Amino acid sequence: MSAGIVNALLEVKDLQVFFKGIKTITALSGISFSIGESETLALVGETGCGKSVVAHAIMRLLPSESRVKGIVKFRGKNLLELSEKEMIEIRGKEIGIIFQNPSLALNPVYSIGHQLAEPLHVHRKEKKERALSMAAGALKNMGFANATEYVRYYPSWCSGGMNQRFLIAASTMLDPALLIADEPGKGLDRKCMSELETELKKLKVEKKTALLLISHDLGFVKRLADRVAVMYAGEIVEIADSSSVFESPLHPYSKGLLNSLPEKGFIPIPGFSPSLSNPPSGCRFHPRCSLRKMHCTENHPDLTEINGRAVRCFLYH
Ligand SMILES: Nc1ncnc2c1ncn2[C@@H]1O[C@H](COP(=O)(O)OP(=O)(O)OP(=O)(O)O)[C@@H](O)[C@H]1O
Ligand code: NI
Repeated sequence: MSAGIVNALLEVKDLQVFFKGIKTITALSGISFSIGESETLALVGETGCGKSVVAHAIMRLLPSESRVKGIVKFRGKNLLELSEKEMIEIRGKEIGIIFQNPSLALNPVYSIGHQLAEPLHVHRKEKKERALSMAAGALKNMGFANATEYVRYYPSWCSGGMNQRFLIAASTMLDPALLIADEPGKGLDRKCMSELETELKKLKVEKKTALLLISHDLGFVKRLADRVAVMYAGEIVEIADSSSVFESPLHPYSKGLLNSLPEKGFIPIPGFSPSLSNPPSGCRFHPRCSLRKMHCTENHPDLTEINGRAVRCFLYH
C-alpha cells in the first residue's frame, strides 16, 4: 500500500493549515500519509510547497495566526487534540525533531553536554551527573572518540557538521519512535552530509527509529527513503515507494522535478509555483504542465490509488 499502512506509527489524515492575514493562505489543503515503525518517508517538492508546515503542524509548533484541521494520529492519539502539557511530553521524548540550522537550534550559552543531558534530566528524572555521563555515552556511540571532552564544549567552538551531529544526538537521546528532520543537510559540506547519512541509517537499523525526512537533495532522499511523497502547492501529488518515484515517476510534476537533477541535465520546470492565497483552478499544476487538457484547467484531480501507489493526475484516472 502506498498511502496507508497497517499499524502505522504516525497517521496524518486530511491535514489542512491556513494562515490568517490580509489574504488567507491555505498552506496545506488536505494532506494524508502514514509512516510505519522504522520507516523513512521523505517529503519533496519546490520551495514553499508546504513541507515545513507539515513538520511544524505534526509537532504543534505553528505560530498562533495559523489554523489547523484534520487528524495527526501518533500511537493512536490525535496530537491536534492534546493539551500543550501533554504535547511537551511527546516532543523530544516520543517524537524528535531536527531543524535545518544546527547553530541556531543549539543554545549557544549551554555546553553540548548540558544540552544532551537536559532531556534525560527533565523527562526521565535522571540526576544531572548521571545524565551527563549518559550524554557522553551517546556521543561515544556516534563515533566521537573523545566524548567526555566534547560534553564540555560549546556550540560556537565546533564546526557546523559537528553541531549537526550533536543535534542529532540531542534529538535522539530519549530514543524517540519518530524523528522529523527538516533539511538536516542544509549548509553542510559533502563529508558532513555523508556522516549525517550514516547517522540516520544507523538510527533506522539499530534503534528502529521512523523518519520523516524533508530535503531538497534528491540524491540524499533516494539513498535514505523507503517511500516518497511529492508535494506541490500544499498537496501531495504523488506518493509511492522510493524506487517507483525515482525510476518511474507518474505525475508530470514528479517527472519535472527529477529532470532538474544534475544527472538528468538540470532541466528546470518552466514557470513558478502558484500563490497559496489564490491557487489556480482545476489541477494546481496545469499552468506549467505540457500534458494538460481542457479538463485539467477546470477540474481538480483526486489522489487516486493505482498499483499500490497514488497519483493526483487525470492522465491516470
Ligand atoms: N507563519 C506563516 N505565516 C504565513 N504564511 C506562512 C507561514 N509559514 C509558512 N507560510 C506559508 O506556507 C507555505 C509553505 O511554507 P513552507 O515553509 O512549509 O514551505 P517549504 O516547502 O518548507 O519550503 P522550503 O523548501 O523553502 O523550506 C509558504 O507559501 C509560506 O509562505
Ligand atoms: Ni521548509
